Amino acid sequence: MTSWAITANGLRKSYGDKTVLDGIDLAVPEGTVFSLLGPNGAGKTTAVKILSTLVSPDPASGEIRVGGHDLATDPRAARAAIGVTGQFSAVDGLITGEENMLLMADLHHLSRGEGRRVAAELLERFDLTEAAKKPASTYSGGMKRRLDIAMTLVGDPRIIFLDEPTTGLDPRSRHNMWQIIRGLVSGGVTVFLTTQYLEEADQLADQIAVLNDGRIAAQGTAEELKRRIPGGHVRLRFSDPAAYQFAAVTLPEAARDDASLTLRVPGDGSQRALRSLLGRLDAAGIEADELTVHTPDLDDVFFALTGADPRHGQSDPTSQSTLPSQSKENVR
Ligand SMILES: Nc1ncnc2c1ncn2[C@@H]1O[C@H](COP(=O)(O)OP(=O)(O)OP(=O)(O)O)[C@@H](O)[C@H]1O
Repeated sequence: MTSWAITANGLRKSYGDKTVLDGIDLAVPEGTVFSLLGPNGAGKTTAVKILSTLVSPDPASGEIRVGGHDLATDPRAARAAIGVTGQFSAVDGLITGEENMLLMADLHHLSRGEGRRVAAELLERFDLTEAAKKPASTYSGGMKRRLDIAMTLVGDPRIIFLDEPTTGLDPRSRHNMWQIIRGLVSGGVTVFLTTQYLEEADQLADQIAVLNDGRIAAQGTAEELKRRIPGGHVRLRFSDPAAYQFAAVTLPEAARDDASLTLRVPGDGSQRALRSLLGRLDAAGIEADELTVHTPDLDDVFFALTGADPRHGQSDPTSQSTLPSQSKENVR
């Protein structure tokens, strides 16, 4: 039986006459990464704030449970099970990294000795030991995020909300953060991750929900979402014009490119579709010089579902990752 870290039924939130969340359902199994993906202003942070008890949902919402606790009746117990790091970090720049950690230890009522031990351990784990005695204001963006997560872990939460944890980070820091998140999950923690970055959700999430206009436009694994939208195909390239012609006749559904002797056979990129195509080629004795499987990437999915083309209108000029990610081309 699945144990759920988070469940929400009909989650609603309006500000004045603006509906931000229009009845969304969420179910996040323990020990997994769930990614809420959406364009700017879609309501991701609002969802995190509600689930982490910082903001009340509208009364018309259904039951919301976090860490097994009903938010309406036992928000305190839910709060004890979670850690939250937001887009606006809790790090105090005027004091050192170590002092920030010790402050968190105090907030969690750890003894002095225990607080020091936990702080040292986490600073080490997040590669901040060397910088521990320096004011946090001198840290790079990546270091501040790492400190922020380390501070969240002082209370040993089983569920962590990471609200756009890599926004504004350079690619190296972003990859470091991904490693940290994977490490948390392998330790059994559940991660609820919001991101605008398709590649991030693709890399980390077991389940992705695409939020658009206050509703979940689609949900599934990255692969399931990619398979749902058109654009998948197999490309067959030939060097022999006669073989190309024969293949074109054998596969009438294929789009032809006579100049490059290439056929594009539409398909969903699934193993079954590929097996069927290979069977047809084998039966006809056709041997392509090159066979390439193209599955749509999350950029395609996002565009199809939200109408917002992530290739345009980047919200974060320091980031590259909403630019088109490489199509998944598997050359065999
Ligand atoms: N306290 C508030 N009062 C009024 N409107 C709000 C409030 N908080 C959020 N909103 C509005 O709700 C909408 C969703 O905001 P939210 O911050 O949840 O979006 P988001 O998906 O996290 O966006 P981003 O990626 O830009 O952080 C926005 O239109 C925002 O202006």
